[in-house]
Amino acid sequence: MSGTPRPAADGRVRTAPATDATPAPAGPTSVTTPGAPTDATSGAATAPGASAAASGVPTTGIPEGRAGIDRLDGQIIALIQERMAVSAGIQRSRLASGGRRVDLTREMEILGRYREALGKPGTTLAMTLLELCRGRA
Ligand SMILES: C=C(O[C@@H]1C=C(C(=O)O)C=C[C@H]1O)C(=O)O
Repeated sequence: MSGTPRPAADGRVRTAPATDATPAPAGPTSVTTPGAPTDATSGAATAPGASAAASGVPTTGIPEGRAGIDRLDGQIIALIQERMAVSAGIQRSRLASGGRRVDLTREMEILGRYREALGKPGTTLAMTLLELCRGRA
């Protein structure tokens, strides 16, 4: 991973530039978001309702949970749009130098990453992302 964590324009903190192709480590990752509740002892960001799994007692109501989901969905959509723009730039460069729009070896690498992290639905999700980013093969 390169670079120092830095706040993005929207207040999110990234540990690497969006163009960094380094795969994220497998397993659960924590994303710090504005307004997210933090663990009282460590100060680490926790997902809404995360303590429910540990204690069996829900700590987040449905409206609060849904507000969290809506916020996350907004971030996911913004990230997908950012991914589309970065992907389009790569494709334009390749086409301008006489290459093809699609690189299947690279796409297999991406499908493998999503499958490893999320299982079979991860493959479906990655295929949808690739379709959004370069159209149908
Ligand atoms: C962006 C690229 O071009 C295309 C789009 C890809 C993507 O959106 O991830 C991956 C491979 C290519 O088919 C690339 O080669 O990296």
